[in-house]
Amino acid sequence: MTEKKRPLLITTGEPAGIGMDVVLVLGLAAEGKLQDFARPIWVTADAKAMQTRAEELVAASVLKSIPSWHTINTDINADNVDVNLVDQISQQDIDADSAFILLDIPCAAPVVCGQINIANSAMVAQQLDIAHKLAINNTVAAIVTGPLQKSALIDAGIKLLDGTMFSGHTEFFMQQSGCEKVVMMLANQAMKVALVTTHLPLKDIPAAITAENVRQTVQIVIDDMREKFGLAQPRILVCGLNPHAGEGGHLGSEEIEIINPVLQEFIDAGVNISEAMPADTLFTTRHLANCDAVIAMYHDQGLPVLKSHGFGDTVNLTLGLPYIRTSVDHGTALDLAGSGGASATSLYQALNMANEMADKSLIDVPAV
Ligand SMILES: NC(=O)c1ccc[n+]([C@@H]2O[C@H](COP(=O)([O-])OP(=O)(O)OC[C@H]3O[C@@H](n4cnc5c(N)ncnc54)[C@H](O)[C@@H]3O)[C@@H](O)[C@H]2O)c1
Ligand SMILES: N[C@H](C(=O)O)[C@H](O)COP(=O)(O)O
Repeated sequence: MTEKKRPLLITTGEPAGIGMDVVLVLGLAAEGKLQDFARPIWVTADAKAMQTRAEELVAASVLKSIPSWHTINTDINADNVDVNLVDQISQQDIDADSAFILLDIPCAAPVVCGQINIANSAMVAQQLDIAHKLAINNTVAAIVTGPLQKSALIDAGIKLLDGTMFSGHTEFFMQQSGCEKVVMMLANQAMKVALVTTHLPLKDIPAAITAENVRQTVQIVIDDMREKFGLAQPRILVCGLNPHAGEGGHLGSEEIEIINPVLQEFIDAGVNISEAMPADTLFTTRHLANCDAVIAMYHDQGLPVLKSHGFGDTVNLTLGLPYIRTSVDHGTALDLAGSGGASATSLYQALNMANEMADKSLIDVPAV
């Protein structure tokens, strides 16, 4: 057995979107970007659709040639899918020039760029399922997810493990891993923003801002800033929920009744964390210059600010999971699939972050 580091697994997500495009752009041997990581790269996709997409990108003059990859048939339903795959892959004579190993998960219906077909949603969910199985058993060092169209999975009736509506990778991997709580964080050169709540309608957010949710979020951020980013004493700023952090209770009481009492527990324990701050004040240069991570109460309080400082150059990661999961910062970009207009920078950053975290991880034992 060759002593190689464990693979990074990329899920390409929605086949009608740009997930395959960005893998192909990084995979082209002439650029060799996937070889930067000194790890095998495994990719989940429909093999026929990947070939067609590569041909489309050559026709669009984005790729000079088709990158080489090695296809493995994947029996996603096998209980020991991880062992089967490792066996299959180690028995193959894989060309050293292969940019990646493609784990073939066939689509039910033909793939048309930019056109969602919910007949293919099960295949998207299968990619997540196999990614979880391979990560939880330490077969792969990390999962790096490409974009999926949440509405396509919902419209196809795909549910999370607890029977609720599919809402995102974050919730999917949390439930599959049996975690009570994980935290969505997006990170770029300008800032790191973690969220107390993720994919919820705005009207449901106040009820989700409980003391326990805030406490668990802060603890996970502290733990993962230490473990994954090597910051022993992270400096954390926390947004209030209401305008002006409630203006002393005149514009909402969650800060006084729920958020600040929890933050005070951490302050008393010596953690470098603020009380609830007005979000518009927190997201100014002076405050951001003195902070390692921001905790925002909800998706569109934190993410628009962060993405305005580096959309396309940002990584989405899940804190608190038993394995490493990073992701691109963008969606399916249906308008760009097959056109060559999709930037692969965020995928590269997501791979880079996953690779660095895996290199630091104590469980990164040599495998296949
Ligand atoms: N990681 C994920 O799975 C993820 C992340 C965000 C959004 N989504 C999903 O994607 C779908 C579409 O969402 P949206 O339209 O709001 O966002 P989007 O990111 O797909 O598109 C927003 C705009 O940015 C452009 N764009 C996106 N990625 C690009 C890239 N790599 N290079 C160049 N331009 C790019 C698009 O062409 C579009 O104009 C939704 O279903 C949403 O839930 C998924
Ligand atoms: N909020 C995420 C983002 O802007 O990147 C996006 O919805 C994806 O979420 P998941 O990683 O949970 O699918």
